[in-house]
Amino acid sequence: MAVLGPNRYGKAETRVVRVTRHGDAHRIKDLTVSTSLSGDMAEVHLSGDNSAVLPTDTQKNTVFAFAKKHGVGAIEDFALLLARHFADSRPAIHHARVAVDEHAWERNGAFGHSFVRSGREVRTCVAHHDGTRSWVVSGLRDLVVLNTTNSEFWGFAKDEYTTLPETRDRVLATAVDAAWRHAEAPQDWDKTYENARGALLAAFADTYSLSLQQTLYAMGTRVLAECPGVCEVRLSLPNKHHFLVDLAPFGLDNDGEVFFAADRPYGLIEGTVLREDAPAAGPAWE
Ligand SMILES: O=c1[nH]c(=O)c2[nH]c(=O)[nH]c2[nH]1
Repeated sequence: MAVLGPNRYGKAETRVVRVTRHGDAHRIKDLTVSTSLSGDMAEVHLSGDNSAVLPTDTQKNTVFAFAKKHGVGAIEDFALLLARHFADSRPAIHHARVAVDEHAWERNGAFGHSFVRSGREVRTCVAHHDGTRSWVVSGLRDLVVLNTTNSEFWGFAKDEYTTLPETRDRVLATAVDAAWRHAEAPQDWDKTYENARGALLAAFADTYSLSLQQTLYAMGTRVLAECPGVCEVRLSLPNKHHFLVDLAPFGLDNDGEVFFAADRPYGLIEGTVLREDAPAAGPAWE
């Protein structure tokens, strides 16, 4: 005998670009928006009665219409606006999850209308609304950083399969994937984002690292110190290995100058840093 378990549905990865025109100086917001609704959806699965289903096509249209009607400021505000709209739209819909990624563009020279896609990280957020309460997680991914020194890795456990040499000086590189949960909504989402990003970068640069795990903890701790409304930080850090190339066959020494940047396999270091008194996460990470 089968029973229906948890379920949700929505439109994934609607690509929307909102242009704002102030005379010749234009602004663009380039987003990928994913909506996901849940609630009283048993009948659609069990008997094919679609009366409770707000089509995913309608969800996509709402994203475009809201971009026009309300404009797009901080992605967290846009995500909350949509989540509240969907959760309040129909009695059968009890919960909305809206995820927004922002792709950064910079001005191309002095032209007000020309842009170049920025090499910056992708800014992310996920907002949930259940008709009464909201939860927001902000974050970023693909923030690629590298230290040419101040990183060691030694003293690790060894068994018959261990070949890794201990090192007192290595390149440390990673592509930061970070998300931080807000205990309360800040006044200014953009400012909090820049503070968190700055904290991650500063801690990566100024931590003398004995492992990427230690660096991860320092980065999470720094975000909590710099962003008072943030109660939990989750980090996923691929260890982008840089192997010293053996140049001896060519009669050359290699004093930390030439590296092979391997792309896979990579170590993957993941962890959470949270305030001791962090409130319960509820559905924030779902
Ligand atoms: O910072 C590191 N942590 C590890 O757990 C690990 N494992 C490994 O092979 N290299 C590294 N580096």
